[in-house]
Amino acid sequence: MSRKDRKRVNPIEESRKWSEKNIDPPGFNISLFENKGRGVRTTVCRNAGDFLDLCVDASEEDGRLGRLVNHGSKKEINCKMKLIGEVLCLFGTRDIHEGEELLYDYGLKSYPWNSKTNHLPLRDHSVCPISLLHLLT
Ligand SMILES: C[S@@+](CC[C@H](N)C(=O)[O-])C[C@H]1O[C@@H](n2cnc3c(N)ncnc32)[C@H](O)[C@@H]1O
Repeated sequence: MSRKDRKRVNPIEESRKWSEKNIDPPGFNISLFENKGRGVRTTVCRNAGDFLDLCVDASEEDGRLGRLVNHGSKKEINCKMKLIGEVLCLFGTRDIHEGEELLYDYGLKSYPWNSKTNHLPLRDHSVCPISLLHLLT
């Protein structure tokens, strides 16, 4: 479905609806990315401001997709995490193409995977965005 054909829904209402259901909305899949591990792609195009996904607890594997959204920097960023009630939700910050990976800024200044001296395996790059809760707006 093209961007224009989609009925515009209120993103906050949409996020509340899906957090009440406690399941992920449709239209996403998990992909493997080199040096990043798993990540989440949208399978449909999205509008800036759209509610995208829920991330209830990033510290544990809970089967939810929001837990698998990777960090992006600068122009890569296409979504933002916000606290809606007691639930962390992802919203688009720009139009997102079908098949694009969802990426948001975890909010730190440096990351182990960017360090030239870091040779830890992926599983040891334990950056947990939920620890940044106080930074969320
Ligand atoms: C919340 S998890 C995201 C899902 C993770 N890729 C996985 O497969 O479970 C955060 C972890 O993903 C990896 N990660 C996230 N963004 C990354 C990036 N831009 N480059 C490399 N690794 C990244 C790091 O290992 C980080 O500790």
